[in-house]
Amino acid sequence: MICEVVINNISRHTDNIYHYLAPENLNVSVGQRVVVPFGRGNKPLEGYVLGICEESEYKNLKEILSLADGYVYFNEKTASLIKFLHHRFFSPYCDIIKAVLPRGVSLKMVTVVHLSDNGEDYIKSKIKNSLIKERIVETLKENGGFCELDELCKNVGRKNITQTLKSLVCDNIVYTELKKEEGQKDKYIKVASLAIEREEAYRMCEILEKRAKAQARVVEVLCENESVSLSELLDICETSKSVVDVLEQKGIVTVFEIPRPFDEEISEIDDKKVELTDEQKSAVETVGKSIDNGENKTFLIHGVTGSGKTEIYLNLIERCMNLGKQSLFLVPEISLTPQMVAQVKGRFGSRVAVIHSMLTVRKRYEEWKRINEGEVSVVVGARSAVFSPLAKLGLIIIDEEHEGTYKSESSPRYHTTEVARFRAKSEGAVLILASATPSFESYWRAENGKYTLIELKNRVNNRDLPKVTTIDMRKELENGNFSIFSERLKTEIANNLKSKQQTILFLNKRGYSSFVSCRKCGYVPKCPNCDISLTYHKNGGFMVCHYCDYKTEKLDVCPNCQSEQIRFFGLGTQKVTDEIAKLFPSATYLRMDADTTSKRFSHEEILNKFRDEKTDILVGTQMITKGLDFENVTLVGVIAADLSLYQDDFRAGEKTFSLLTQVVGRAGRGEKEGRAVVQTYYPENEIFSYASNQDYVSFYKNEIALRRQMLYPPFCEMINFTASSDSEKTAFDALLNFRNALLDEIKEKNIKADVFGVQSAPMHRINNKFRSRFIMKMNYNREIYERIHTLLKNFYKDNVSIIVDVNPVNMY
Ligand SMILES: Nc1ncnc2c1ncn2[C@@H]1O[C@H](COP(=O)(O)OP(=O)(O)OP(=O)(O)O)[C@@H](O)[C@H]1O
Ligand SMILES: [Zn+2]
Ligand SMILES: [Zn+2]
Repeated sequence: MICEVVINNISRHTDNIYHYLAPENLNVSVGQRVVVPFGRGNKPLEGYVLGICEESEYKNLKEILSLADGYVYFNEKTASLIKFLHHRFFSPYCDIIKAVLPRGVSLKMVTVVHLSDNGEDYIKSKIKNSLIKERIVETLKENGGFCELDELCKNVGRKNITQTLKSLVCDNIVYTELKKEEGQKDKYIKVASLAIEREEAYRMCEILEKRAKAQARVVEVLCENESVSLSELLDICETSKSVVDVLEQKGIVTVFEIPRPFDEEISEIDDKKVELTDEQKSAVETVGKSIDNGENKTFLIHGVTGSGKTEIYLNLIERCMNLGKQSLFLVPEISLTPQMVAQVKGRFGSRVAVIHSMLTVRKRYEEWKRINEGEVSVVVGARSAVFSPLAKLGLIIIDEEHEGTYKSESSPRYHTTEVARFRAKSEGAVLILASATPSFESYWRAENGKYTLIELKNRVNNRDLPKVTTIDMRKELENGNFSIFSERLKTEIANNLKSKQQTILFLNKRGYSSFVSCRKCGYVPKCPNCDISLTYHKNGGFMVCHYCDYKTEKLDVCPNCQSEQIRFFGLGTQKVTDEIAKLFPSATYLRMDADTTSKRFSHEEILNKFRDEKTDILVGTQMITKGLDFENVTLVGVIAADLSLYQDDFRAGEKTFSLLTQVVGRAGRGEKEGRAVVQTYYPENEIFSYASNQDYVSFYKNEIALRRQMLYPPFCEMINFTASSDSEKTAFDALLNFRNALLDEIKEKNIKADVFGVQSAPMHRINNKFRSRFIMKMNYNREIYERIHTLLKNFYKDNVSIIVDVNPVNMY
């Protein structure tokens, strides 16, 4: 029997499927962890069995040494999922396996060698024939009968004793055992804090803002906080650890470990069963039928905010349960949706497993085992939960499917929806994608009959959607109002305070970056080729397009209105609460943003406080746009709606529309009518009229025409190739060669593709590594994909690494 084995080792060199023979006496199956002799030195390495085959094109196959343990970590369907992920997202096998298996499993394994009962006989025997064998056995005896392999090697003075050990094992003199190294990892968490005075840090922020946005963001968050857990910090700042490393090297930030607190349970709320509305009933029936029949179908539920989507999910999960099937319920982020989780737990109790990032490694492992062994019926979790080993999967739900968090930004760089589609297909499950503002990719598929569209046009109990007023902030300025609140918003807040209703103020911070805009007329310079906002580079004094590398002089005067008020725009939640305190001294308010939610479960605490209805105003960033359901909230104010419109990203419009719709949708969910005030410097942008009518479909139709014309997804796929190296030239040249090789293949195969030029990446230098990148637009093509795989292996050099990102959400 021949086994396909992948090595659990992070290197493009070993990122292959290797063939090994399974010895007769070993009961090897797919999903098991094995130890194999590797390379010329036959170094024992750990790997996983991905498949079994009858024949191999290779000769002289080596034999698997042993099973690491008897456990079957995944089944054949998961094995094919792993192969798919490797091919589709260019991720190394070991990264994929890390994502598929819980973190606890991949703790390093150590081999322990034990002296067996026959060992004593060997020592006494006169037929000692090998000096090494003798030394091995003596060392073991001196050590009390066992020794770790590394230690043993040291003691006998040899680098590699595998062959000798093998013969000793065969003679039954010693036996080996793999043991998990007791990692410190799961007992401690890393936290970051400022290493300098806060005043100084604020100053640093301003300097960094110009050149190192990501660093600036990290410092900003730390300014308002004593300490933040590293993982959360990276999450909030949407950045990578290397950014924090740089700050640490510069002496601005320190990172240290603290004991990890115990696993806390997310609370549950009492289950209230409700009578379904007609729209809900019909949705449950339509999807339910497919579940009953075990059809592999994908539904896109496009339901306005407050249409009661959660109740539909709960009903369908229950339907699955009654059929003995399991469900997977994915949400953008567990900590931001405590209400949703509490509801699922309230209804299904101990049959639910909740996977979230705050679980300790050990707890995660336990939950994973509970799932793997078929003890739960529903798994609720964020992105990574899509890999949960449910053997009888009947339903996958992706709530708020438009959210960017469903795309993994680190290796493996998968998109959750694609993984879910693959699983649903191979396991015969129904897939539900749902949102009030579906991603254009999904809606387009629905339009083209690939997904079945289900529309929920009404709010529960036929409540109205909020009435939206768009305010032109340029006029406010002209009329002498320099406050960040328009007169209208001030009045509305005052009204709400009087009538004891609650208000949510939303500050759009996502695009808080380096786009240039005219404060007088709202003009934003764009790339003539790509229709993308240009990014300002302070040091060169020019503006650049991050897609095609179009460059132009920086602006001093607005070409539209000749004003000189061309500038960046930045605003913090702190400023908003200061303004509230000034204008409405008696109002109570809460702030929910990166700064106030760095503690575990502080999201939940803040939301609970707000829910108690003792607080008048909740001020927050993107965190408050999702899924919140408070019946006494009747007013939503959007402070600066423009900010995300001008990201250097072709999805900027789509993202802004969805943010606005979602946040406006927080108002008027109870008995009382809701209203929203949206402030902008550029109300002429069509997006505001679509958003104020909450007219998703018209907005979609308009944008999709543009996408078709400019050739953006869903009309092509975008692939981002980034090379990084200590030397700028090395990275650049390597990528140039890579691109040329790729171009040759594209020409030869006569494939339609747009391959842009190599340029320096938007985040040009991370942790002293220089980054170059190029973008390709192309539809999926197996041959080209395989070519890219080969190129990646050929181009693998120690001083350059090339990363491929398929359909990235952020184009760093
Ligand atoms: N059939 C029903 N009868 C009465 N109330 C309901 C019904 N279905 C849902 N609700 C309530 O309506 C409110 C809105 O539901 P839910 O939060 O599921 O909306 P949603 O569609 O997920 O909205 P959003 O997209 O804004 O998150 C909740 O408070 C829920 O308890
Ligand atoms: Zn202007
Ligand atoms: Zn361009």
